[in-house]
Amino acid sequence: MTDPSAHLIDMQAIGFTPEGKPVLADIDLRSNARRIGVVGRNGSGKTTLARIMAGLIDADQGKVRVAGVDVAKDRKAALGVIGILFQNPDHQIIFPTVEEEIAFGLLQQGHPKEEAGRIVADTLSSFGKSHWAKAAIHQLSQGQRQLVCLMSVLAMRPKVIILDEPFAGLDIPTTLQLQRTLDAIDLTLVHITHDPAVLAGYDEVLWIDQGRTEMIGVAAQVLPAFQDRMNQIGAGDDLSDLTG
Ligand SMILES: Nc1ncnc2c1ncn2[C@@H]1O[C@H](COP(=O)(O)OP(=O)(O)OP(=O)(O)O)[C@@H](O)[C@H]1O
Repeated sequence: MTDPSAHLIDMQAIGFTPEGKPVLADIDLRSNARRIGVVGRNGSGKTTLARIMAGLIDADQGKVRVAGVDVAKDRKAALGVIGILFQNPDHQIIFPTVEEEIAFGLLQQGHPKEEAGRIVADTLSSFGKSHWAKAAIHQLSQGQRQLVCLMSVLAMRPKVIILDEPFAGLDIPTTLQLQRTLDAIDLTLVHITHDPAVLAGYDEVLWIDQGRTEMIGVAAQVLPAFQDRMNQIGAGDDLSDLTG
């Protein structure tokens, strides 16, 4: 990115309408903030937006660039600029051992095997987890598997990491440990969640509702507004509704 006015994350007028059903409409997210949150209720379109941002799905309308890369079109360059950590590590992991799993993305990026092996060893060592290299993934806890996914993403040296509800299903101590690890990461994080509490200390927040922008701005304004609305809805009974 040589243009000083460019945004690291540059999503403009994003629309996604599979089978004619509008899932996302007219979403803008242009930001150089280091800690970005995306909040919304279940089914509001957060995961779809995350997948579009990572280039895993091509939007039907709009433009997506991350660090200047058209992430849906240039998949190899995309691996070097943006990584995604999914809610369930078992949807991400495909190899039987930790070192094979971390090496996979590096090989996809074009690193020769020996170099990939060195980066895997360095990554594990930087987390104090060198002893995990040969560990069988199926013997790890869910929190440990989530950390393997995070190490796999970080090994690829992206500029942005998307976290899609990474604490779902984790107990409190594991969440706190993973949260601490994430807080220490010196990269841009885009954290997708329905829980405003996990975005304490974040810079900027996009609130989406039924696929549209409800509010975007500094976290200190958007999060209380989101919490108030959720409390209002919670006082009612839209759980009864069968539509949507
Ligand atoms: N390819 C698709 N075809 C049809 N519908 C889709 C498609 N992708 C997403 N949707 C629908 O769009 C809506 C938003 O889904 P999405 O998973 O993005 O929401 P979310 O905010 O992440 O929800 P949750 O918090 O429950 O995970 C859902 O109703 C989903 O079924």
